[in-house]
Amino acid sequence: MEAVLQEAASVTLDTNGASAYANLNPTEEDTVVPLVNQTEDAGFSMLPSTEPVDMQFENIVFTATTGLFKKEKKEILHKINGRFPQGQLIAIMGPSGAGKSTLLDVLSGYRITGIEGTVYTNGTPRDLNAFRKLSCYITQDDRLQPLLTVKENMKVAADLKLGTDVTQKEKDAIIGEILKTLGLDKAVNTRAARLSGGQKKRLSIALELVNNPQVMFLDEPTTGLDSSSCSQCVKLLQFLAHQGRTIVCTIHQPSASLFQLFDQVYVLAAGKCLYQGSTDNLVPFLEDVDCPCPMYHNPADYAIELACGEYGEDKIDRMVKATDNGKTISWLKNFDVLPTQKALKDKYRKAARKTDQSESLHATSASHQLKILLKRDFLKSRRDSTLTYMRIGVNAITGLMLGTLYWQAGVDGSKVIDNYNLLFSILMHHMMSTMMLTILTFPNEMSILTKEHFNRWYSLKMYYTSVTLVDIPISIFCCIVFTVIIYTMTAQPPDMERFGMFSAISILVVFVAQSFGLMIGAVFNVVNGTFLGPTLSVPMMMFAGFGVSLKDLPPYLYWGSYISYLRYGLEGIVGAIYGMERPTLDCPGEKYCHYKYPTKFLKDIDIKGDQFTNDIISLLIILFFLRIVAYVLLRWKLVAVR
Ligand SMILES: Nc1ncnc2c1ncn2[C@@H]1O[C@H](COP(=O)(O)OP(=O)(O)OP(=O)(O)O)[C@@H](O)[C@H]1O
Repeated sequence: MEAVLQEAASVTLDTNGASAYANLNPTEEDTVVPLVNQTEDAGFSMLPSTEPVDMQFENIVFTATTGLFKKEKKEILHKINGRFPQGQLIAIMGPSGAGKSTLLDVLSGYRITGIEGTVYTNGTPRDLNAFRKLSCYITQDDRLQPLLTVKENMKVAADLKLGTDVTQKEKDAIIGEILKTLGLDKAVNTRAARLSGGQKKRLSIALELVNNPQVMFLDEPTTGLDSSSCSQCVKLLQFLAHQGRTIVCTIHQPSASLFQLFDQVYVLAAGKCLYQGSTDNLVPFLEDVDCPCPMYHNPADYAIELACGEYGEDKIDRMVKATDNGKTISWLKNFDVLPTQKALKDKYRKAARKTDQSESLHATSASHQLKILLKRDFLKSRRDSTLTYMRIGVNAITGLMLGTLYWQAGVDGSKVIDNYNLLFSILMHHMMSTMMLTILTFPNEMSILTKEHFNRWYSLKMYYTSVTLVDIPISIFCCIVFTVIIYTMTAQPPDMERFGMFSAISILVVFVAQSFGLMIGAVFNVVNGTFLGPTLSVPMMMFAGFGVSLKDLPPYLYWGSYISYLRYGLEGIVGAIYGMERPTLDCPGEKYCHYKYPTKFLKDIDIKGDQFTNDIISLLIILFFLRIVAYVLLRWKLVAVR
């Protein structure tokens, strides 16, 4: 085992982190010990990080801007400083609202606005893009694909985060190695949704470990875990840190034993640094500032109590002064003194040059990302069979209900108005069922997208293309099922051309409504989206020419009819049924047949029956426009949350 580790230490890490694992070929003697059985000298064959990153930050101020119209500024971090040495597990501790998550967001590069001050990596100002290639961020909530198994989740991560030059065999070796090390090898075939809290957390870490990041940020990794899972999780982080990584996590109130597992601790109170140093030095520091920790008291608890102001605000001021708001590094332990500035600069330049060589933030090409994302999305929709069957079922049942209600109305001259109502109802069905489905499901995807996109799994363009493409087959299938049922039951003209036109308009309305839902779902949460979607659809209905015919619209409102996709849908679908010189209609059992001539009906509702091509073009333009707007909004949202 020792030999393997020695060999490992000599392996140079490539930009994808692949080679660090590439030589892995564990023999029986090298058998890795699962996390649960870890001991000091238990041999982990996972290889150490080889390009350690020392972090330092100076005079960090973070100002949040709140309020939509009247902008208010609130300073959350007040000129704090600190030093996070490589190869150490660092806890950011403090009471609720102290600014722990904010500091983590700033240091990880997740927050990019409202920040002043400088973050250094290995002594030189951080280049955010280069830094993002070396680091990862693991959120407090485990944003995993619930329908995919542990192995499938890992395979997607490996396919996206390791370069295409890494072979499948090497990827499998890396995955196997990480899962074994993290004690997940017994759960490889378990879906992420069915994992325990601790396993989910370990899977979140495993996914990001695939490309061997040098710096890891974890927001409250122990939240929601029982004490044994907590200590397993922190021991794992300690092990990973001692391989040379810089691991920073926020933590609420650790028990004494958990606290001891951290190498360094950074205590915050109301955006100021109270202490920065090793866990062992906390008690001597408290004595030094004349706030001695009572005997048998957990120093972590006592530090939090002090930070909460339970023993007086003067003590907080004293501690901030003693640490010079994080500038003092004399309480840190076991960290290397930074090499000289020149050496650092050379090293940094070299690293930057290496990073510059690969222009993209992502490890794989756009087409490869799309291939993997499509594979994942198809697998997800296959697994989510309830939703797929529900979609087909809803279309079939609604088709049967409307078909029964408007039985044979399409061929009957005395039921032309009924049939017109039916055509509008069909458009309503397509609009509401697709739009609401997207509004309800997309916000859930947003949280996973935010995490994976920030951790550079793929570009937003490829994600969006995959989301767009993957739904096409099922949407068309559902629409065709509905159309066949309704068309035959209501006896619309038995003419393939008319059926084709009817179906084409229906499918386009489905896709436009889906884009409309995507636009709303990208920006708003489920509650706001559910309110906004139908509300914004009302003007679309108003301007469709149903109820109030277009010729009766006041001139100053006529513009509305140009932007209402339902107007083009209605015009196209009515044209398909009553246009193209449809022969006269019979009114069985009636003496007087008002709409014997379809042209008379078209004239009465002010719809020309020959606008099909225009309607298709207009719907296509609206479709592309909404898709682009939805993409722009999604991009904006990803930046705005930061
Ligand atoms: N974008 C923002 N706009 C307004 N206030 C903000 C924003 N971000 C953070 N805050 C405020 O800054 C303070 C610190 O927030 P932060 O989430 O960093 O605290 P925390 O120490 O992580 O708390 P907890 O342990 O409860 O998660 C809080 O009072 C929070 O309300």
